[in-house]
Amino acid sequence: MDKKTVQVAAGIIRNEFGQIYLTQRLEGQDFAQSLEFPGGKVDVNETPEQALKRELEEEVGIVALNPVMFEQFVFEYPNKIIHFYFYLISEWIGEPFGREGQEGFWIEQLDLDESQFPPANSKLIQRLLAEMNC
Ligand SMILES: Nc1nc2c([nH]c(=O)n2[C@@H]2O[C@H](COP(=O)(O)OP(=O)(O)OP(=O)(O)O)[C@@H](O)[C@H]2O)c(=O)[nH]1
Ligand SMILES: [Mg+2]
Repeated sequence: MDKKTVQVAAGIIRNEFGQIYLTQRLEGQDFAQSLEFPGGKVDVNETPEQALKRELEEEVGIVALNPVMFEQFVFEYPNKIIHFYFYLISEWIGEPFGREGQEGFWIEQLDLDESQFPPANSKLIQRLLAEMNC
């Protein structure tokens, strides 16, 4: 059977102190308990940026003001292929919180740890860490 391809848009929400807002995936979701950048699947008739804004309102209660494309790539999981669109968000309205009951917290960019994220995130985390080390 052919693997399904889905598009996923997610936000790297970074504050003026260089900290990044992460959430923890809920029980019952794939990669439960992994950390993630808030976001989700792009619906039909939606652009990735529209999906990003919708998902950030739904999941963490913020209105993203100036999403900037940070990285897009395709990652193949055993059961599906995901086209990811990761945006950097440095301006928003509201204070992010786990609006769906999930844990959410700020972390120093340098303290990101790829082993706590789904496998697709590894290269992205390495890039964010490398930014801090130059
Ligand atoms: N949001 C998000 N999803 C990620 C990341 N890394 C990663 O592999 N994923 C995968 O991308 C997919 C995103 O789906 P999601 O579960 O957030 O989608 P969603 O918000 O639309 O949820 P729903 O399907 O329950 O409605 C999942 O398979 C998830 O495991 C990440 O950093 N952020
Ligand atoms: Mg989601």
